[in-house]
Amino acid sequence: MNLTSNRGNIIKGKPVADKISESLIKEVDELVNEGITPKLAIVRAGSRGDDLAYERGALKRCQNIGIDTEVFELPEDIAQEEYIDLLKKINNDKNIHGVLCFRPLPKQLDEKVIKYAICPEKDIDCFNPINFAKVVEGDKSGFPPCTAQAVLEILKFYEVELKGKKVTVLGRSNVVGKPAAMLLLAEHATVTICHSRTIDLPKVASDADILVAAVGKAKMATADFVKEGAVVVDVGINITEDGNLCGDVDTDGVIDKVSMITPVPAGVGSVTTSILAKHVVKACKLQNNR
Ligand SMILES: Nc1nc(=O)c2c([nH]1)NC[C@@H]1CN(c3ccc(C(=O)N[C@@H](CCC(=O)O)C(=O)O)cc3)C=[N+]21
Repeated sequence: MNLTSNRGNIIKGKPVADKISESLIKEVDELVNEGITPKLAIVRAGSRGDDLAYERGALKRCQNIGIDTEVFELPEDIAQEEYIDLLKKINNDKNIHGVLCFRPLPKQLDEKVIKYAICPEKDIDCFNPINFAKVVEGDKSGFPPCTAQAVLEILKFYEVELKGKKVTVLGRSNVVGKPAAMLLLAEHATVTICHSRTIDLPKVASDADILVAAVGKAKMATADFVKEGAVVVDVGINITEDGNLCGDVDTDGVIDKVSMITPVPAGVGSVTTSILAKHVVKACKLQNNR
């Protein structure tokens, strides 16, 4: 019997984000010297806790890199025409290179209509179906959702082999689960996507070498979801009753089983904001023929 405790490594987002930021600072510096300052617009209707957490992180990251930002704060009950008018204004503003619309949208707004109103060139978080299609096709000229891309950047940074490995993604949202599965597939992983209707979720999840949790249910992935030695990426950003952040994985419950696990906070979220910044710079360069 092995009596030595075998706690998994907590793999943080910061070194991954720092590496991305470092090269972006240089790129932005060069653009600014040519008289171009990349700019991000954030569109927020209402004040959901997870939106505000993202906004805080994004503004800090952009400021640190030298990217301009503007937050368009709208009432939660904003009319659809007004929301679309704002997107049109942003589309036509030459000084804005990227736009992030927080999702989910308030219920009176029809995502099926609004997603077309944002021009694909400024759609840095993959809202427009053009960019979503590019993710599925493996066309790198678009913008995958920042959070889905962050999952891959973390795995790459910590040298987790994906080729041929069994990866289970918990969650099938358009902003994380589904696109993350496509990006993992492009890296030659064998991908299973699970959701609320999956029969015997713990069994399917615990078959995976790498588990990506993106359901938005606090601590729902318990020890029975995890194979011995698995790598776990916790994408969940849940706001607890006392206002703190907590992931989709019961970290304390699985830590003795996993080989590596990302924490919440200080895990995927911090990488997401650096990918967001990277996408703004990419969009800015494309719009200025650089
Ligand atoms: N279109 C869209 N795309 C999203 O990706 C999206 C969204 N809408 N709506 C809201 C959720 C939430 N989300 C977060 C991302 C980073 C942090 C983040 O930077 N977190 C820091 C802490 C930030 C703080 O608390 O100050 C961390 O985990 O260390 C948080 C939350 C992305 N989401």
